[in-house]
Amino acid sequence: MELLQDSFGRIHDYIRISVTDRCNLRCVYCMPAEGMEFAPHDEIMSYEEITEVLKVLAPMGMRKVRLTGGEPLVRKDLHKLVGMISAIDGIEDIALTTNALLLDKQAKALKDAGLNRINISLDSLHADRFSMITRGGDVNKVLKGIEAATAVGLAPIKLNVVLMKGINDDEIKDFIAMTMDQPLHVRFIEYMPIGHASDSWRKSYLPLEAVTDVCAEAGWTVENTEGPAGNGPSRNMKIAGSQGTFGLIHPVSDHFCDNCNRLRLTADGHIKACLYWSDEYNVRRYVDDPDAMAALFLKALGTKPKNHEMALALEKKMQSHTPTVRRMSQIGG
Ligand SMILES: Nc1nc2c(ncn2[C@@H]2O[C@H](COP(=O)(O)OP(=O)(O)OP(=O)(O)O)[C@@H](O)[C@H]2O)c(=O)[nH]1
Ligand SMILES: C[S@@+](CC[C@H](N)C(=O)[O-])C[C@H]1O[C@@H](n2cnc3c(N)ncnc32)[C@H](O)[C@@H]1O
Ligand code: SF4
Ligand code: SF4
Repeated sequence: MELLQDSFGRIHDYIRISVTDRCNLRCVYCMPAEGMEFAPHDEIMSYEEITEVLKVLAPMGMRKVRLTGGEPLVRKDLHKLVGMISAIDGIEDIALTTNALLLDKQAKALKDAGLNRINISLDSLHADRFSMITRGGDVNKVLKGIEAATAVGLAPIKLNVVLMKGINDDEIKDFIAMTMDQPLHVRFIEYMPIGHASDSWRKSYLPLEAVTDVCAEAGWTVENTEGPAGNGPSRNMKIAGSQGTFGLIHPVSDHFCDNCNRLRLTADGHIKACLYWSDEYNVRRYVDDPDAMAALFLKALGTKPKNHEMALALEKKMQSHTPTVRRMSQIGG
């Protein structure tokens, strides 16, 4: 069976699957306040279809699956999908990216079904600010979700913090302080110009040097470290003697594309070979034809760009509201 390799020789063993485009939040950097036109249910991949796709990909070298969204935990019985994926030969790692609002009640079922890792988005520790950024979210529910996931053995948890100038940059120190006595891995993420009018993005964009500046001001000794398992795009550091680590994810200002090993599948069944590329291929047509599906994945990989230098061109498309450019909630990050 042919390996999932692109035209630059990069082997792809990791797929990010969006299980829904719906979400129970409306984060300012991700969705418009009024929500979006969500795909009708019959356009969304069923758990059986997702499983069929992975059965085709596993013999081609797919090893890691990350479930994302929209908010994956709003999809009914997500633990059942986790169980179905964990039964596929060759899949070694199943992870979830979530806002954790509904995690408290689902953590145990997910862990029991075979979930290995969890990444949680949390942009502020202050209740009023969290509510403002997410347009109505309750930070206490997220904190409960983190506790529940830790209690069932899903630690170490990665926390994703999108840094926004003048909005949450004064909390960098508090987030890093959390890593000192908890096995948490905080990753500060650069705000990405995706699915956005570029003006609002530019106003809030903050280069991640802000994080190293805060450490220097605090007089902390920072060490480079390997970081936790599944250490994807982040550069990792820790304060000497601390339990956790923190990392920087620079999708905009850095290129971690040289070692890219990721494919994406949208909730409505489109392969996206790159987060920052608008080409898409519909796999649903081939759910009953494994050879055609395998060929489609190889075709998508054949057109994968070397990196996202096209980001600027894409931004121009966004200014003219080209409908093929999806929002983060539709791609899954
Ligand atoms: N440009 C770019 N950004 C990515 C890529 N993968 C993840 N990101 C961004 O990195 C941030 C964190 O993503 P997560 O969903 O937590 O996953 P991750 O850190 O890549 O996953 P693991 O390495 O498996 O833990 C999100 O804002 C993603 O959009 C990628 O391939 N390219
Ligand atoms: C689209 S969300 C989907 C999963 C889940 N709803 C959550 O928020 O974790 C996946 C990741 O994308 C990140 N994200 C969304 N829009 C972003 C943007 N414009 N810039 C940087 N990261 C973004 C979120 O912070 C989150 O960590
Ligand atoms: S970042 Fe996640 S939680 Fe926030 S609106 Fe987007 S999909 Fe929903
Ligand atoms: S921008 Fe595209 S090529 Fe670069 S790491 Fe992300 S998905 Fe891979």
